[in-house]
Order: sequence, then structure tokens, then C-alpha cells
Amino acid sequence: MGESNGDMEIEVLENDIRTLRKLLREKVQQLKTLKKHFQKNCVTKLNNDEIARYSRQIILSEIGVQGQLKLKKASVLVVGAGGLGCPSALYLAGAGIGRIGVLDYDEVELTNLHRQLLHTEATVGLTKVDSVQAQLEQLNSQIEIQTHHTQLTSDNAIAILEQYDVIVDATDNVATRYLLNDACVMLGKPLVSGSALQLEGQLTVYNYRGGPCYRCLFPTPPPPESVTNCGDGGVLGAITGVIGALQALETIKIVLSNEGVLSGRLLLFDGQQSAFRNLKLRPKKPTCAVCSDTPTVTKLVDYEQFCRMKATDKDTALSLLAPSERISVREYHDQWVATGQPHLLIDVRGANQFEMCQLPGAPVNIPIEDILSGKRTDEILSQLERSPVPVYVVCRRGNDSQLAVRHLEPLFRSRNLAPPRDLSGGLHAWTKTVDPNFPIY
Ligand SMILES: Nc1ncnc2c1ncn2[C@@H]1O[C@H](COP(=O)(O)OP(=O)(O)OP(=O)(O)O)[C@@H](O)[C@H]1O
Repeated sequence: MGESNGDMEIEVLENDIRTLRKLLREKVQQLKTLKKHFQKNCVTKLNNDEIARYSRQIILSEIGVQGQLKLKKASVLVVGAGGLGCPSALYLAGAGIGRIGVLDYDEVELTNLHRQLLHTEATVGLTKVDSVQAQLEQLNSQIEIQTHHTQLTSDNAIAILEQYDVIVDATDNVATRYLLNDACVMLGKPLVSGSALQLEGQLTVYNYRGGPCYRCLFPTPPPPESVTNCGDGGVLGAITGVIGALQALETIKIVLSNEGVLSGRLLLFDGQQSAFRNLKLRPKKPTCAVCSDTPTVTKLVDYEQFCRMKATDKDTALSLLAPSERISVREYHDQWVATGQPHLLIDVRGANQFEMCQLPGAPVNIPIEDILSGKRTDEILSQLERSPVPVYVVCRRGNDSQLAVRHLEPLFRSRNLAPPRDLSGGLHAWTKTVDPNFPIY
């Protein structure tokens, strides 16, 4: 009896200790936050290094010492350490933003180097965030660079974004755009949004001082097949450089509370014509699902599902076809290429890509646009009617080829021809599973 009383007392004591430990941990965390807040807000002077380093911008009437101190106290999160994130982070670090967060889940690849200029040959294979951090620290040791090597999702977005004053969207997919938008609205943070493709770029600031948010303008996501990324559409590095630098500029103006922030307006850059256009956007939508007074979206949702896409899966974004309408690249190789059996391979990439590399067996190049517009299909169909052979369709990653098969199938059937089949996973799958020496891009 005495023993079990003693056991109970020990148990009570252990529980007390656990509770006290938890309380202590919480208090330490609060103190740390307070200390950070205090340090941030008590910066009242620039040191000699900072005066010299930033002198050329401090002398601007729009900045001055007080402006430089604001930049020093500010924190900015750059989401995406790619084509836009690199120049953006570079200019923010150069300008002396006191704490810069860099978030990306990806690793540096050779195909990144033509435009993502903070990465180098030496950092291929490293995480993008580590690569950016190393470069920025070399540029400016007076500031803090914080890395987040993770995919931004509904589960982590609020906890990460709330640590920063301004958010820069330097990502490349619609799901993340909606996620960032909604999280920024919920946290009341401005979102500096940019995009670049081919020789064109766009820039605007969402959720800033009563201006519209992304959902005000685009309440529903575009169909996934209508969205082109840099991997498929191409992009020139200088274009991402222009837009990324402008994103840094807007961020700096927001931090300084300066006039002219690009809210409620959209800047369009045409690199081919060297022309900028500034469009007035619709104002904040009174019925917007997220930023109106009576929002219907009050917590973050599953944005990949919302946009019917996967934010990170670069290889299998579309799955339009039944298995019987597709063939694996290995099977195609063994059955047709290795045996030399007569067949027709249609490569639906653009002419420039076709010139870069082609599968063996004399494929015919009909770009997807020509297939969809019916420009060159008659010629192929007539040829097949004269001498029918099995038809296969290929592209870089296996998305456009599926669209082409879907489009061609009824045309083939109407002429009593066996419908074409898609080479699953495209040239990427070929390099991975058939020929590692086939160029990957
Ligand atoms: N949800 C997300 N979480 C974290 N990083 C993201 C997210 N969505 C996109 N990104 C990152 O944003 C960056 C966008 O960069 P960019 O548009 O230059 O594309 P890329 O993926 O590096 O290039 P490519 O399309 O040529 O392969 C990428 O590094 C990508 O990893």
C-alpha cells in the first residue's frame, strides 16, 4: 500500500516536471522571439561597412539613412530559387535586406545555368537553396540568409510565410501561385508576383494596400494543358533577369513604403520589341473567394487538386490516355527500333527541339500546334491510306504526344486506320530506360 502511494507520488511529480519543462520551453521560445523583435526594431544606426557599402543608394532621396535602416530591418521570402528567384534574391541581398529567406525543393541542373545565374557548374547537383545561400553570403556578409529546402504546401505555408514581411513569388506553376496568394491574403502580406516565358515577362504586386489578389483576377485555374512552362516553351535568361530584378525593385519600394508600387497594375515586358506596357487591372473583387469581406476560402486547400495538376511532378503532369493507347519506350525500342519493322514515328516537338536531337528510325516532325490545327494531318493520313503502317507519337516528356494521340484518334478511325499510340514518358523516358547517352534537356 505504502509502495503504491509512493509510486503515485512519483508519477505526479514526473507529470509536474513534464508540464514545467513544456512551459519552460515555451517561455524560452517566447524570449527568443522577443529578442529577435527587439534586435530588429532597435537597429538605429548603420555601421561603417554598411555606410560605405550602401552609400550609392543611401544618397538617393528616395532612400536615405532611414530607408536603409528599413531595408536592414526587413525580411523577405523568395519562393523559388530559379530563373526569377536568382536575380531577385541577388538584388535584394545587394540592397541590404536584413533577412532573406530562400525556399525551393529542387536541386541545381545543367539546364538551369543559362538563366539561374546564382548557380554554377560547381553547384550542379546541390540543393538550389544551398547554392543561393553560398553566393549571397559571398556578396553580403552583413545580412542573414535563411534557407528552406522544402516544397511549399498547404501544411507548411503559413508557418513559413509568417516569418517574413514581404513574399516574392518566383515559382513556375499555377498551384503554387494560388497557394502563395491565399496564404498571403490570410497573413496580410504583400505578394510580388513575376513570370517569364520565351521572350516575354509579367510582373504585378498582389494583396497590397487594398489592391486585388491573384484570385480576384483569376477565380478559377486555367486548364492544365493550356499552361506552358520554360522546359516546354523555352525562355531567354535575360528575360528572367529583367523580371527578377523588377521583383526586387517592387519589394524594396514596399519595404520603404515608397510610391509607385505596382499594385492593381500589370507590367508586360516584350523582350523581342524591347517594349514595356503597363495595364490597369480590375480592382479588388467584392466577391473574391479569399480576400473579400465574406470569404468562402478561409483555410488553405489542396492546390494541386484545385488546379488538377502536380506542382512538383515534372514528368507525368498529364495522364489522358488508356494503357492500350500507349507503349513504353522499352517496348517500342525492342519491338520496332531493334527489329527495323516498318512503322511511322511522329515527333510533335517544335522544329528547333527536333533539330536538337531525334530518336532513331527517321521520325517525321509535325509540331503539336500543326496537329491540333489540322495543318499537316491530311498529308499524313493520305500517306497512311496509301501504305498503312503502325503510328507512334513522341514528344519530350510525354504530354504533348498524348494530346496529339487524343486529337488524331478519331481522324484515324474515320479513315479505317489503326489509331496512333503514345510513347509513354517521351524522350526523357528514352534516356532513362533505353539509351543514357541520348541528350536530356
Ligand atoms: N511549391 C514549391 N515549393 C518549392 N519550390 C517550388 C515550388 N514550386 C516551384 N518551385 C521552384 O521554383 C523554381 C522555378 O524556377 P524556374 O521557373 O526557373 O524553373 P526550373 O524548374 O528550375 O526550370 P525548368 O522548368 O527549366 O526545369 C524552381 O526551382 C522550382 O523548384
